[in-house]
Amino acid sequence: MPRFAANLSLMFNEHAFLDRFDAAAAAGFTAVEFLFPYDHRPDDIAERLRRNNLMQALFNLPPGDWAGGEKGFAARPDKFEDLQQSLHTALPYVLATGVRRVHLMAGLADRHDGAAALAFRRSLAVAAHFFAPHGIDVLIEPLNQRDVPGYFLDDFGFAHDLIRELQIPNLMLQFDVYHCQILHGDVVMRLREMMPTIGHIQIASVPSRHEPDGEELNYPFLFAELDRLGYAGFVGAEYRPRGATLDGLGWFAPFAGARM
Ligand SMILES: O=C(O)[C@@H](O)C(=O)CO
Ligand SMILES: [Mg+2]
Repeated sequence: MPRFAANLSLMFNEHAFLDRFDAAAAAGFTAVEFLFPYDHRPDDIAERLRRNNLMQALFNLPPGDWAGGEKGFAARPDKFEDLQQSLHTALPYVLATGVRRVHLMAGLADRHDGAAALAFRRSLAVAAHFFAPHGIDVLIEPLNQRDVPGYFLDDFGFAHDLIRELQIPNLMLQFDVYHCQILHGDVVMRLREMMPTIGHIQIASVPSRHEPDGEELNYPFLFAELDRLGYAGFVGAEYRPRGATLDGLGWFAPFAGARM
């Protein structure tokens, strides 16, 4: 049975951010993820996790000026100092929450530009090296160009091949099923092929990015496939609820409250 994590950046937006931890636990989730914790103190987040007996599955390293459109720095040769600083900014949150994996965003750049490609490789090595002593995996996630135009990392095959080529033990793939279906389709065959490099999975309906309960993808089949493949990581529910978050949790009912 997959281990689901509620994504608190998208779900439970009826509540203030810190109160979303309580709401997710009350709804039966045993783990959470979110994009960015940096507007809050690490101790305050750790306290919500502890109080609710929740595991922190994942969060993203600082992306730069998110409101201004920035999407990380890893493939930006001009932003290497920001990238280095972002690792230090994230570390107290990593330690306080006990998270075992962080998402390193690539940024807006052309994947076929030599300088960007070189910067990306260097950033992956630097970030992985920085977090290795803490037992933390660094994840890279391909994003589709409809949602994030101009994003450097927009190809699952490229990401998977790069991870295998670099052979950095704590560098893994963040496999967001929503992005994969939009970019390439053939999701199950890609899961089977890429499973050895996958460190985290995320889900949503396609094309709406609402609850994972219909539209293009057959999620009950996909969840069973993850079990068949022996996937033991988390599955982040990274979707925008159609209405009230609790009203859309029908897909989660068979799994609520299961502690593994
Ligand atoms: O899929 C997404 O959008 C997220 O997982 C993310 O980290 C970047 O926005
Ligand atoms: Mg995602």
